[in-house]
Amino acid sequence: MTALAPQSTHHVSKEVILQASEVTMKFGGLVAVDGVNLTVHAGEIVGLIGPNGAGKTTFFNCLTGMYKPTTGRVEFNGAILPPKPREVVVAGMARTFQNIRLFPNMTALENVMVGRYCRTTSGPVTSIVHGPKFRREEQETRARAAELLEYVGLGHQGASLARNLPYGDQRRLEIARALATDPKLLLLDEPTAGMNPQETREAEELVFRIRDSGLAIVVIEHDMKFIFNLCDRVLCLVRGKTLIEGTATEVQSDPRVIEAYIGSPKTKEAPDA
Ligand SMILES: Nc1ncnc2c1ncn2[C@@H]1O[C@H](COP(=O)(O)OP(=O)(O)OP(=O)(O)O)[C@@H](O)[C@H]1O
Repeated sequence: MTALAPQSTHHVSKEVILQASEVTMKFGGLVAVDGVNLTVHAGEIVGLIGPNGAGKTTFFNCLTGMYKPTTGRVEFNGAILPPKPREVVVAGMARTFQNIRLFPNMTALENVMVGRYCRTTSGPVTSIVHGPKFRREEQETRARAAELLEYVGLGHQGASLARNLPYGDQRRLEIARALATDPKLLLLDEPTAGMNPQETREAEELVFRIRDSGLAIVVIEHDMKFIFNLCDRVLCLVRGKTLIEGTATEVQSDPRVIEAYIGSPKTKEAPDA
């Protein structure tokens, strides 16, 4: 059995998962995000690009409820999320981080199990000190975590400490942990940063499989080839504002996007004209 069963061949549904309307985020006098709109549907991969300092991470943090926008609103499944990480996860939104945030001294399996605890009635401590119901739940959590490790290609690494895993595997492990929360929307912050070309291709294949299981995905990435291969739609921010939003083909061929990237030191590969 696969951890996330493919639903059908790819089609973007009309179901709106995430709706950001006129989102503005100010830090003192600095307008980091300026009136940005974004709609994400179930089964859709949306890319968020822009040169350094464009406001991508700030906008991401507004989407995940980490920041309350100065003005504008973000609705997830039709509701405004409280700025509480656990409630955001329980509502069905999961994310990975630009800088990997695993528990380095826990095994790969344990890291994924931690992600699962938001869906169980017992926490990691109570499941140890309590009786059979909790132990059964613990077994189910362990089985589900093992299944997800298999799904992301880490089935053989369950007993390895997270800190001993190669970099690309740590990124996969973060995704497995995020999937353990049963999200409807997965937000990936630079998922291929530091990966070699082979790992990047594998990451792409994994994201497609996750999308095919019905999840919506929003991804920030500086690797343009990765973004334009992967995404149904791309939003390009420049100095906090939307420069263009469109299909990968439309955005890729827009001369303003190419211009915005020229001289950006973190760009791995300039988009083809
Ligand atoms: N907490 C903060 N306080 C003050 N200014 C901030 C804060 N976070 C971000 N900024 C500023 O907001 C602007 C947008 O930053 P942000 O990190 O969102 O851009 P980015 O597109 O994610 O950049 P990068 O690609 O380099 O990660 C920058 O000018 C940044 O210095």
